Amino acid sequence: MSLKAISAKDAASLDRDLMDPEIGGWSLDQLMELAGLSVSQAVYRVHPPSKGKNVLVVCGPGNNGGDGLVAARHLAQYGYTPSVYYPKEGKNELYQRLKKQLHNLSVPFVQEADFPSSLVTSHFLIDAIFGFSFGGPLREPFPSIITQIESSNIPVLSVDAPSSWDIAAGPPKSGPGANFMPACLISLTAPKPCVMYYRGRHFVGGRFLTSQIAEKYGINVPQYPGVEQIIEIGVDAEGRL
Ligand SMILES: NC(=O)C1=CN([C@@H]2O[C@H](COP(=O)(O)OP(=O)(O)OC[C@H]3O[C@@H](n4cnc5c(N)ncnc54)[C@H](O)[C@@H]3O)[C@@H](O)[C@H]2O)[C@@H](O)CC1
Ligand SMILES: [K+]
Repeated sequence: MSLKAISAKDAASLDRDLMDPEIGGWSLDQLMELAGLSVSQAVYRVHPPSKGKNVLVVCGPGNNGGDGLVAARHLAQYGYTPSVYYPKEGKNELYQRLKKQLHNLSVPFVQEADFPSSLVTSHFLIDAIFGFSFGGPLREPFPSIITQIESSNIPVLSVDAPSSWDIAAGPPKSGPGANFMPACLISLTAPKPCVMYYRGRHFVGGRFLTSQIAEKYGINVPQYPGVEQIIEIGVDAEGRL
């Protein structure tokens, strides 16, 4: 399947179009719900509960982290025992509501001191730290968090982009993230240019594009099978999708 990657700038513009009442008419809650649902389906595909139910969801301060909070809720409903590490909470009240929903399901929030041990006791990790708005060198407290994830043996699914990777230029040349190659990646709406450096299982999710918006951004919408919110795609040896 041939899928075009979209730049961080176009991804942000597409997001604005979707939420423009005159264009897409969506709310952020709706998009995040579908994004997080697709993340949870990708986890179920690659790591069903029979492989271990302890899923650690590491969430960043923006909407990528919000996708992680939504995914954690769905995983709890599927019978997993998710826990969430949310070291720098976002300010949007939507995140507080998503947190409340998780508290109501008794999903635990991991404290900083317990993060190293939860990396050992968890069977799978969702990297919902940064997505297409990541830029520049990692700021505290994330260098240590990325280093710990990178050096652990836990299988990782990254949401939209491997956190610490430049959205265009891929993994950093040195320091935290230089050796970060998650086992799985789910691109939301469309792959970002950094996927050309990615080697692993690659899914696309976020099943909400109309043909008008897809055409405006030159995106070919994948043929999602049946009721599924995800589709697995391949990357060839030259990094083409
Ligand atoms: N259209 C779509 O496909 C949708 C995308 N969503 C998600 O939204 C994401 C984009 O969300 P946002 O624009 O909120 O941004 P991100 O969640 O990618 O990150 C922004 C946050 O990261 C911080 N940050 C950026 N660079 C940093 C650095 N070097 N060190 C430390 N902190 C840094 C910023 O201060 C900000 O708080 C996407 O990647 C995707 O996961 C969904 O939630 C909604 C629909
Ligand atoms: K991520």
